[in-house]
Amino acid sequence: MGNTIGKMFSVTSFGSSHGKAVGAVIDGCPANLELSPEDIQKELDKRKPGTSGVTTPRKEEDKVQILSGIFEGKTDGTPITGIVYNNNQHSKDYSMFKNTPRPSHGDYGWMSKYGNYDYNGGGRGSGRITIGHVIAGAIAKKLLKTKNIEIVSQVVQIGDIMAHSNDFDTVKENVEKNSVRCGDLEAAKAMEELILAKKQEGDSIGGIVETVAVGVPAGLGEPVFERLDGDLARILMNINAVKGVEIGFGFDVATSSASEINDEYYIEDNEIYTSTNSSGGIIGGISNGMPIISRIAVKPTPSISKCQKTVNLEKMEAKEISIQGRHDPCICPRATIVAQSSVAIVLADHMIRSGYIHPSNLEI
Ligand SMILES: Cc1cc2nc3c(=O)[nH]c(=O)nc-3n(C[C@H](O)[C@H](O)[C@H](O)COP(=O)(O)O)c2cc1C
Repeated sequence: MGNTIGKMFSVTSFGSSHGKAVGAVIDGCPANLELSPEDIQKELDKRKPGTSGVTTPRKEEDKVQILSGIFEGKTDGTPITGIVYNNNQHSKDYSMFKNTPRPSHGDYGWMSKYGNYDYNGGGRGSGRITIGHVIAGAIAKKLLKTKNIEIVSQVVQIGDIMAHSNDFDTVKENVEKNSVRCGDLEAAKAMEELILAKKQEGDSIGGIVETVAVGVPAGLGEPVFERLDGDLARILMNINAVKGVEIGFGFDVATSSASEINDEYYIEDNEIYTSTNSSGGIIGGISNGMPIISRIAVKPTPSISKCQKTVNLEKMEAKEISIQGRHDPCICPRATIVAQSSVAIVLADHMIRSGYIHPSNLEI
């Protein structure tokens, strides 16, 4: 239960960190979308571990195989299964978590609820399960591109260091040029230094990832319970380690007056526009044609080597742990592609639901 999202473009995630494989089954992608494993691989490469000092040293190739849903290089309207086999498991690093839950990781909750919990690598609570999001997101993004919708995500804050670049094309170019995946190259350097300093201390650090989607038509979203902002918040909040979601001005609305942030209308060439975008492209739960802007607050990686207090559940006694093994000193850089994929999944679903994309055949 709880592993499927989306109504017409639906994604079912499967697998665990140290099991055989992870991946996703994507149902509802219309036929005739050109799709190759390379389309998905280039997205997965942005998420894969071991690529720089700011990510976990776990070395995984994360090579995707497509098991179904493609015929002669195009989708055929049947479920698409993307799978990545796990190769670099170090299960010995995790045996102690069987009885000793890591502070602020999922171990204790999973153990208490299910009893039978694959604690190796955090099992299904591992960041590795977001490979399924990225596989589905790569397909969603290709589908959206046929309607000229593009999405970019960047790290906009690590600790108290903030990025100051929000031009879509600049951000798109710059995120590929630094390991933090920040659109502001100067801020990226300071962010990288801060992450490496935290890693050196045996600690980790949190941050904020922003996602902007451009070219989204007006009219996506179905109030009351399937508002576009509601669906975005749901998928983004379901990403591990996310503790907050904002759309547009987000929590800053609390300190604003309406006269400062209302998006005023104007007419140009007989079309209606707003002069600002405090609403992040969604008003009344429905897209208004402006860029869709969302942000997620990502907590510091819970597994750290600094000494922390926990308990031994078997002996029912206090214990101290220093977590070894391979962990991201900051989750944000790799979460950028997960956030982007999640936004793409919701937009693809709503584009089909609103009739902008034919549900069974892209050529109609
Ligand atoms: C891309 C990604 C990578 C992650 N890497 C790690 C990691 O290396 N070590 C760790 O302890 N948690 C990592 N996490 C976070 C845990 O999966 C998450 O904090 C844990 O399941 C507890 O869930 P919660 O933080 O949502 O409450 C990662 C999460 C994501 C999305």
